[in-house]
Amino acid sequence: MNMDIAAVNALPYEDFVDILGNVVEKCPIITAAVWSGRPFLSLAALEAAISEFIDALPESEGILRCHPDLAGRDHQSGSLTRESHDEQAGSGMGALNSGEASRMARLNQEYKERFGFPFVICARMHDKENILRQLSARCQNERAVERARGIEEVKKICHLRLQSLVLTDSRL
Ligand SMILES: NC(=O)N[C@H]1NC(=O)NC1=O
Repeated sequence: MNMDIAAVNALPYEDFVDILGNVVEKCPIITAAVWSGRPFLSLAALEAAISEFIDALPESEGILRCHPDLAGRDHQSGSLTRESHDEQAGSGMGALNSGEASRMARLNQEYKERFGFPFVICARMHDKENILRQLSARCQNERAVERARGIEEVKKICHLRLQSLVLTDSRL
């Protein structure tokens, strides 16, 4: 599926949410909310509408909690969303040796106990060594810093998911 922004703007509500509903993991309500802002002049304008909606939420940790752990339970049971599956596979989450896998599980748990929400990172921008390093370092941050950092990562994931669905047109 690869459309231009005009095709996106022409989508009826149901199709818009079916196609773009997972650009923020398991949060189709965000896609549903921005539909009324059509027509979008560009992919960047659609992305900005999503970003503004997220920033206006009174509570953003719920979005972080919708994300599966990297190499976590959903990864093992095969119940990831297609997008998350592809991202995790691309960053080597399926190729952890047993030492890396137990370190990832331990640090994910530690992170969640400390902050009350899961560690989120744009997996497509990192390899497994880098992800483990960042996870370990980010466990030391303040809660408010991590909340903001997690949301920044959600927006990077959203950017790449949108790009894979919508053709960017240099004339727009
Ligand atoms: N926990 C976490 O970061 N999950 C994710 N990151 C990513 O790129 N895709 C995900 O599902």
